[in-house]
Amino acid sequence: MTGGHPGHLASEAGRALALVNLRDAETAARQRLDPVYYDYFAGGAQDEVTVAANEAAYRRRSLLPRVLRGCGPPRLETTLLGQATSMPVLMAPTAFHRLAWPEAEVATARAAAAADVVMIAAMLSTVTVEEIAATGAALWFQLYIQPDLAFTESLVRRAEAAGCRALVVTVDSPALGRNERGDRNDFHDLPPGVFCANMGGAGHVRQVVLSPEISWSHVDWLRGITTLPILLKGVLHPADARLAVEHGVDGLVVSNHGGRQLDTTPASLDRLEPVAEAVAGRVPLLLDGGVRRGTDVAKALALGAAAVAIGRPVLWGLAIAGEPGVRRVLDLLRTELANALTLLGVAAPGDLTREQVVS
Ligand SMILES: Cc1cc2nc3c(=O)[nH]c(=O)nc-3n(C[C@H](O)[C@H](O)[C@H](O)COP(=O)(O)O)c2cc1C
Ligand SMILES: O=C(O)C(=O)c1ccccc1
Repeated sequence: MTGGHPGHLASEAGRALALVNLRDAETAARQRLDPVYYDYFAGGAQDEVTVAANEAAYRRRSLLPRVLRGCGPPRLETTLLGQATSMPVLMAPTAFHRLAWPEAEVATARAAAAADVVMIAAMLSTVTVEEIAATGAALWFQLYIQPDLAFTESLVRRAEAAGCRALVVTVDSPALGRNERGDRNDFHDLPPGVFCANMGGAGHVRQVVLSPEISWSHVDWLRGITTLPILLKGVLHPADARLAVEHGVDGLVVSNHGGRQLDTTPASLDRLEPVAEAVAGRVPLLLDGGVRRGTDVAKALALGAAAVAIGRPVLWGLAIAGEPGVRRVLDLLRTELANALTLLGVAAPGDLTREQVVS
């Protein structure tokens, strides 16, 4: 595997501005990325049935507009767990941004700050959470609870001190999903100079542990050591959603990890309504997986999500042009969402109603 990075410079940022939609961003990123890293970003578990299902679920649903409502231009601003954001779209946590761009998560965070959206910073970032926070971006911190609770607590304290405003605990990863593209490419180690910056300590970088021992008792422990809002990411079963509320969780991310963990799980969009019914409005729901269009965002919101998150599209923007590339991706989605809401006859995301999505 080569650790080199194709030289994309200012002129390429200009070319990125000609991108018309998020699909174009993937195509452009694919042309620029080392194929091994492209496969790491794009890939999913095993047959990638769930990767495909996530996007297909949006195509299966139809939108039903209302007419003559005189709404004027839609306002996209949203508040989530006390956090103001310019639109109901967050950046999902994704590991290893340095594989896409030398400035890594710092470039991503600058784009988040410029666009006024929340970045969910991955625990497995390639620059430290403190460096990410120094950009001024509004951050939530994604955590894999480590069996070493003292170490986990030290990460929580760092996230708090850096100004992260929520913890997003990933609960769909008691083991790593089986990515066969990675196996075929023999991609099992990060190249020299790329490492999990938050996992460093006295001269060594600790391996992340995705442990099948993690249980609700760990959520209770975390609830007891921090006052930050806690979201669980990767909930698909209504019974787990109910348990989460009972355990004092503040929000859920309905997610199958972009199809990268258990293959043949349902499309995340198809799990939104059962989970919404279980939580009955007690906590806000986020949704990720396969969101590629403003119309996708509208469908998720109409079916009960307070907001969505995007994973791969951010990486595509980053791989194309660093910060301006990510800004471009966010601008495209914002423009599409505003257009979709206008055409749907609603004044704001919260005005979408269930019956505006039909099968
Ligand atoms: C390259 C890559 C790395 C990821 N790393 C993490 C991670 O470290 N922690 C996590 O909770 N989710 C991780 N995810 C999952 C995303 O947070 C999110 O659930 C998923 O990407 C959403 O689907 P989408 O890419 O179709 O938008 C990763 C996803 C990708 C594509
Ligand atoms: O690639 C991923 O989706 C992910 O979440 C992860 C988990 C452990 C190590 C590296 C990435």
